[in-house]
Amino acid sequence: MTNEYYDFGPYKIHHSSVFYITDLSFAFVNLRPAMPGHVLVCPKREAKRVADLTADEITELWIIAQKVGKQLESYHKASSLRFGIQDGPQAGQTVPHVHIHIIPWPNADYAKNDDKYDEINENEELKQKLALDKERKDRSLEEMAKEADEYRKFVF
Ligand SMILES: Nc1ncnc2c1ncn2[C@@H]1O[C@H](COP(=O)(O)OP(=O)(O)OP(=O)(O)OC[C@H]2O[C@@H](n3cnc4c(N)ncnc43)[C@H](O)[C@@H]2O)[C@@H](O)[C@H]1O
Repeated sequence: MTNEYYDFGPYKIHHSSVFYITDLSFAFVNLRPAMPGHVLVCPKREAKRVADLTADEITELWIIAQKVGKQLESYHKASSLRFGIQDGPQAGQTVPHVHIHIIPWPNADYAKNDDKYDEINENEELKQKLALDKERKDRSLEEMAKEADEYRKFVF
């Protein structure tokens, strides 16, 4: 980690994408968000698996996830949150550096539904809203910086 970049596995996260920093962790916007507001929280130390984290690191990570999640849910006018960790490649982890996904989930009608992906796929209007059919492309540094600037105004 330098002042300009934060390490996220093999990637360098530019400081303009980072919107919240503590002693042991940082929160940053996603290169390819699955939905609006999909962000990541990560320990500063490059630990690959949850089991590699110290008690202090895991405590701080979840405290930040709680805080960021609450504020992003409100900002994105969402009604639920999804917190996720893919812990190891067989569980879908593509970046070998522990991170919590935080995804604001927008529709209360779907909160209790276990088959929500299927329902969303059948609901054209909601699908458009969540942009599920849109290809997830890498965003520009400028677009990510703009999103992080917004979050810095209220995440503290
Ligand atoms: N240079 C960079 N700067 C910023 N972000 C960067 C990056 N390089 C990679 N990422 C970002 O790092 C994450 C790696 O996640 P990962 O190692 O856990 O593996 P991925 O399979 O890449 O993760 P995702 O598909 O982004 O997300 C997985 C989680 O989101 C949920 N999810 C995925 N698609 C969803 C959808 N359409 N709706 C709701 N939830 C969804 C899943 O349930 C799961 O919990 C990705 O979000 C990637 O965009």
